[in-house]
Amino acid sequence: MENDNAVRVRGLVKRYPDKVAVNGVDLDIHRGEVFALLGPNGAGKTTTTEILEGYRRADEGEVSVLGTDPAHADRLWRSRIGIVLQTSRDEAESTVAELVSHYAGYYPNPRDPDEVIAAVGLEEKRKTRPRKLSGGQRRRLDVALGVVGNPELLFLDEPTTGFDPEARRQFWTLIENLRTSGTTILLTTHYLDEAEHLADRVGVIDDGRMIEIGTPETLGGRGARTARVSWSDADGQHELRTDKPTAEVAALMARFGGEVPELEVRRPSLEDIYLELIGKANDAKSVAIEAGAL
Ligand SMILES: Nc1ncnc2c1ncn2[C@@H]1O[C@H](COP(=O)(O)OP(=O)(O)OP(=O)(O)O)[C@@H](O)[C@H]1O
Repeated sequence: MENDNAVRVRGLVKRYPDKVAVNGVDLDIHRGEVFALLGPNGAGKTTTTEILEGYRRADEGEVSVLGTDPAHADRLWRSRIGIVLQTSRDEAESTVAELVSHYAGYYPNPRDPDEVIAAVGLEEKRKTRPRKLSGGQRRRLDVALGVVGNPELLFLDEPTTGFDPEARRQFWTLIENLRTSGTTILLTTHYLDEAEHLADRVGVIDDGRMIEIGTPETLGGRGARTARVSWSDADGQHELRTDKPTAEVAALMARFGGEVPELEVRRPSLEDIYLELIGKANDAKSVAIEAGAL
């Protein structure tokens, strides 16, 4: 049955011969949200995503994507999802415009190919063959092919790997526009700033387990963390932790009579929190192994 969740997963388990890749994952992705799946290499992100896409079978658990179990999905269901893979497709002899139009033809309700090409910033490359595109331009083409079918749910696997900073910003705008148009997006990324910028919620997965799910602002109690105020003077660098950084800055300004040398106010970044969560999970694992529990 369809409900407010584009994705609903309970107790998902996937075993490979020598590895439990996904070990009891629960996950809800609401319609219209951008959800980022974070985790170290080998954590189980791709395996989870591929099960949601219908490319792998779960060993245990319940999986519902757009109201259907992907293991038994049909063509119509497939036309409602879009996938942007890590490895690009290679249709060497078609141009960008031909490829995007060709893909549009597979779907019952596609977007206008010209609008899609413009949206990914490839207008000048319409007549170019994919092998002559740069790495970043190739990724844009991958995104164009993933969205031309007008998907309700878009899977983006490490979409900006290899992008220069400007291309990454442009890509973020593209994703924001898709979100505004109502597309639900599942993003996997190793870039924490990307998750912070784009995601409504993030899930941190490690060793096949979902450690925590939250908004980028509150994950790991981030919102409640104290700020660090640092500055320098003739004695060197100083840093203090405080719940009232504004008052500290005002006091420093008064002390220095204006400009405070090398003043910086920092709250823990999403990356700080992420590394802490992964570190804690690894510590817990070591304790369990020592105790003979694993
Ligand atoms: N086809 C397979 N056969 C056997 N083991 C596999 C297979 N695919 C993945 N694995 C293992 O399952 C675990 C999870 O892999 P997965 O690709 O899901 O991780 P990931 O989080 O996507 O990693 P990355 O960030 O490196 O892409 C890893 O230990 C991996 O070696």
